[in-house]
Amino acid sequence: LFLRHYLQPKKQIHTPPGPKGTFFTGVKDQLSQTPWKVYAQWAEHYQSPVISFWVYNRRTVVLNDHKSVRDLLDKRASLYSDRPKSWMYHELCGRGQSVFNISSLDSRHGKYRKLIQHGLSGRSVCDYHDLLENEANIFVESVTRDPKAFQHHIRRNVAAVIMKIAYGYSLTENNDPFIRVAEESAQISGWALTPGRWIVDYYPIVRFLPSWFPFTHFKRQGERWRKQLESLSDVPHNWVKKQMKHSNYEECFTTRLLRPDEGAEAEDIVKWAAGGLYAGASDTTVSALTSFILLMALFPDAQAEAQREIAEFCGAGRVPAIVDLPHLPYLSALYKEVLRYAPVSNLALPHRVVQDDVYQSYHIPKDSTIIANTWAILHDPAIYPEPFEFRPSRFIDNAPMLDQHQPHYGNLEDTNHSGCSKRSDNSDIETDPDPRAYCFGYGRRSCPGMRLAEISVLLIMSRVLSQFQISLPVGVESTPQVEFTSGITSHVKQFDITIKLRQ
Ligand code: HEM
Repeated sequence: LFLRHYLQPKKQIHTPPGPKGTFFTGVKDQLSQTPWKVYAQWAEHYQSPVISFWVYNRRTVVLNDHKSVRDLLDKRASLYSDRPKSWMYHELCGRGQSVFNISSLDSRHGKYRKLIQHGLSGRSVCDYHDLLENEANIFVESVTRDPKAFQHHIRRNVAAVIMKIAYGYSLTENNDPFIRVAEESAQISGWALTPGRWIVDYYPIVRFLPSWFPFTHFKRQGERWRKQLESLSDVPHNWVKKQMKHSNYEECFTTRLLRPDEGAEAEDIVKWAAGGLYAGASDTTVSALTSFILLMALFPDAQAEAQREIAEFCGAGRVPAIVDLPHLPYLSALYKEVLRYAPVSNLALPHRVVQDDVYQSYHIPKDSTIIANTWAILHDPAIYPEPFEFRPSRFIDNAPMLDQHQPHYGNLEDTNHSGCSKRSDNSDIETDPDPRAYCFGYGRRSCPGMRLAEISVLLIMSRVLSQFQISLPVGVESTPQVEFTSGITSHVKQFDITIKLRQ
């Protein structure tokens, strides 16, 4: 029996196909500035939407189609919702407890999500309507005054909204100290998380070397950043506590949750959760709004159609308000097309699988880093016909929401229409599905700020369309190409545009 067990040929199950790479670095050197395109090409080359390879000593599995992300990241969320460990950032810099990085196996993960989901629920978002509308007025005034600095005005708008929601803090006019603190943290985090930069991320054993040892610069740097990040994240939290002590505070996410009698652990959870709000909202919302403005210069027909709809619904001279948004279906379709055409996060954030798994006869080894290629899904011609055409109308009379991502809008209703067109090949998905089901991530890591993001972005879009005309500068001969920056959040690379008040 023993011999038969070991000698009989076994049915081999392999990891998903993919490039081999070199012994030491794996495929690291083959990843260009646009890895999402490289992954999509590999998927085609190996004729498998699920591919795998090594980056240094890390097994990476990339999911390039809608079915594999649904099957693994959503349906098997209990296995696929962890984050890969960055030894430099999580351990040496002490950020392993942050909302984005905490392990899904840590009981705090569920607690953070519960607090944030409650703080940003449909009902809670209704409480922010006045704030959003006031800030939208300030935004329009700023763009009118200085249209060239539109991106700066977007950043200020997003920061003002989230600082008020998280801490009840009102931004000062320029160079706000809290924003400096938040941006400094984001910058350090970016450096500490740069893939391939820190040897300790790939060979964690080196963390035990003494700090005086050659090539252990990462230890001293990690220690410096840990202290800096710790004191930076304490700044807004301590400010709220001080305001509460003097009974001089505005109700906000932090004040609603802080209970002095509940102890240090409960307070720490509130501090990290509030910190996650700024980190989650800032760059993402800025990216979506910047893409919208740049794309309007490239697609004047879409701009004109949305302006026509707003003028018809709101009448002459009235600017759109939040209550109008559910009545503007073309605007809603335009929002979805911006998110699809220029995804805020081309590769979402990496997940980690916590145990060995088998998918479609492939072995997915425990601890693999799992990357969802959101860009490839949103540009898959099988589900989005002519994916490189910017066509908001594809969402007008098509594609109901996918159930598990059905958002609750407070008093906003989904502006989608009926008339789903099933694909003829009996696939389990209709054409032009709602891109929000992909743009906001997956499983137990999907974005808890989706509703707030949606109302904030739609409101600013509606105001911009009703007040301004966006175009390419006169005399531009060739249409700029839409290119993205690489990084966790993808931004459309800037090109020259003109923003003028409408007559
Ligand atoms: C257009 C705007 C936004 C987009 C496209 C976006 C997208 C995403 C994506 C792709 C993820 C990663 C999901 C994954 O790992 O599978 C994420 C996570 C997250 N987002 Fe957003 N987001 C946006 C706005 C916001 C806002 C406004 C907030 C908060 C106010 C927020 C808070 C978060 C948080 C806290 C996480 C971490 C969730 C976790 O790791 O458990 N996001 N978001």
